[in-house]
Amino acid sequence: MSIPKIGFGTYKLNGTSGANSIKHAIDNGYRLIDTAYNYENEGAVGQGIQTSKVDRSEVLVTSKLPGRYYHENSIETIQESLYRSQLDYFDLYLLHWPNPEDDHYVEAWETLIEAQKFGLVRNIGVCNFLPEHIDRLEKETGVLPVINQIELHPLFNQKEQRAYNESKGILTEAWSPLGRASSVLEDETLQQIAKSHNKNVGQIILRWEIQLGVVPIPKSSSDKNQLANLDVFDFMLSDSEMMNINSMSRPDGRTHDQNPETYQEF
Ligand SMILES: NC(=O)C1=CN([C@@H]2O[C@H](COP(=O)(O)OP(=O)(O)OC[C@H]3O[C@@H](n4cnc5c(N)ncnc54)[C@H](OP(=O)(O)O)[C@@H]3O)[C@@H](O)[C@H]2O)C=CC1
Ligand SMILES: O=C(O)C(=O)[C@@H](O)[C@H](O)C(=O)CO
Repeated sequence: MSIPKIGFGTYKLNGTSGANSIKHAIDNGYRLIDTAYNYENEGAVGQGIQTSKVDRSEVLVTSKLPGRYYHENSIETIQESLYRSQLDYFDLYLLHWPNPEDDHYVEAWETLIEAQKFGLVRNIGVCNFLPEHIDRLEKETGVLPVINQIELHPLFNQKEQRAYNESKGILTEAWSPLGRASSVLEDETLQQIAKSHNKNVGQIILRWEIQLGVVPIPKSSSDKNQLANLDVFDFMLSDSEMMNINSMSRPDGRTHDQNPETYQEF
């Protein structure tokens, strides 16, 4: 699968205003759109694509299977996602969380393998999977995900998980790549780097992620931020700037308390 270097997150973009933001994102240049069954906005994504100036075939659309459908009629869940989004297929469909306590993610993965055979989805992957979860998928089904979408930003840079993904040929996507616009945007080191490149802190963070070999999927409701977040391909961070940003990560740096070792989301 060939994939853009940056995508567009849609969590919290719902209804007519959400559909308008998604339409603008596509017209502004985004070609990778990230949604999920649980965001309840697959309809807004479909509407955004239909009203944009871009043909559906030029846009990669990702959605995700929620934990509550890991063991029954999941194919129908994917079909419902497609009906809502008015699409014939998803380019990428992911398991949203491993939900290890529930322990149904291998069955759910088998369903995604089926859905791919039926042509409902072109590529399949996971989110928030730790090495032990992916090892089990490989062992029990022989099929590896193409993507692992994980929380990743300067305060939580996922060095080990990135290395594991790479060792398996799995692309890492970064969710909440701007740390959900938290205090990270006020960080002094990042502000200094931003000033020296005549960019804003958001652009520095996205550029850092791209140079790490990760695909960030920032969400923005505004044209201004959507355009700024795409304007990250005319400069490079130096090795020492990369190292400075790498050193900001800390074990408790997650935006919310969502450790996939124990976190359950249905
Ligand atoms: N698989 C998973 O488990 C998860 C997946 N995701 C996916 O990742 C996507 C992105 O993550 P998300 O949690 O939305 O958070 P982000 O890190 O993308 O941050 C979004 C926030 O940043 C603001 N923002 C955007 N651009 C800029 C900028 N250049 N400067 C300053 N502020 C900016 C936005 O405001 P404004 O809208 O006003 O521009 C919004 O408040 C989600 O939308 C979703 O698609 C997210 C969480 C979990
Ligand atoms: O947004 C997503 O994809 C999620 O998985 C949610 O858990 C989100 O991270 C959240 O914060 C819900 O409270």
